[in-house]
Amino acid sequence: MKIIVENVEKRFIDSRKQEVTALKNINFTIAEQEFVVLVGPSGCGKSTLLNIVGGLMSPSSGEVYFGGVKGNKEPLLSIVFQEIALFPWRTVYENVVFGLEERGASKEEQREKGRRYIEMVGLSGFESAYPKQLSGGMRQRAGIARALAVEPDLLLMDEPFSALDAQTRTIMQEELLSIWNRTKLSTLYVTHNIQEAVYLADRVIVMSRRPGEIKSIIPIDLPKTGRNEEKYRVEFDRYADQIWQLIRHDAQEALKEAE
Ligand SMILES: Nc1ncnc2c1ncn2[C@@H]1O[C@H](COP(=O)(O)OP(=O)(O)OP(=O)(O)O)[C@@H](O)[C@H]1O
Repeated sequence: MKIIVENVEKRFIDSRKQEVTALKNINFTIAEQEFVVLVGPSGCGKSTLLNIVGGLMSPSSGEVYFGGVKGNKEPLLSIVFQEIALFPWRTVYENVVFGLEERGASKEEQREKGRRYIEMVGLSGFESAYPKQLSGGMRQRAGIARALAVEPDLLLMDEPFSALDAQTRTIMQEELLSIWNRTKLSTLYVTHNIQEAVYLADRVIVMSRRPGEIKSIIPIDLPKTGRNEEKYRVEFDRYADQIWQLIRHDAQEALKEAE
């Protein structure tokens, strides 16, 4: 589904009762079957923007249009967070079909889609396991299967792999791409990690901080599979460097503030 974000602005009142503009002049689209990554330094408003697109928060002004028109049908959205909240008392299968159950899908549809998406994320054989019996990577897989199982119009992912160790994270990125190649869902993905952005995105939206504005939108003109192969190394690094140059100053400022 096509998504249009138009003139979105978000203001908060901080603890000192001061108004803070977290987002300003945010305009972009996500095309049908497009993977868009939001990248920027800490505090630039990435999560706020994802929450607004996901309907968890309303903008102070501006609009988000689904299907390209205002008031189009209620979109079906799935969100995957850094810490996936699986229900501890439900098995992997029961977690994955949760959204389908909520939507009143028949048992047969639940079985069919549950099996399909559990297989897609590589968890076949773990259907009856409980979350506490799984590794962090496996829990994320189960959460992704749950998000996919309802076959949403838009998939929103907020740093889904940042709590994982580096190796698991690399594997999950590869698997996410292979899943995406099969589902081709419009996706909005938030990360701090520039390499991850270049690896996954059709387009990278680079944000600046205070107020969070769009600095640049960079189409990644590399094939969607095998981007990490040696033959693309130079171009890959060129994109990563271009993005780093755009956020470098803001990232240093964010670091100073955190100290
Ligand atoms: N509920 C809130 N009340 C007040 N200020 C808020 C609130 N939520 C976010 N902010 C402020 O808005 C700005 C953007 O926050 P947000 O969490 O969206 O940034 P981010 O880019 O996702 O950060 P990070 O990468 O560190 O997660 C920050 O300055 C933050 O302090």
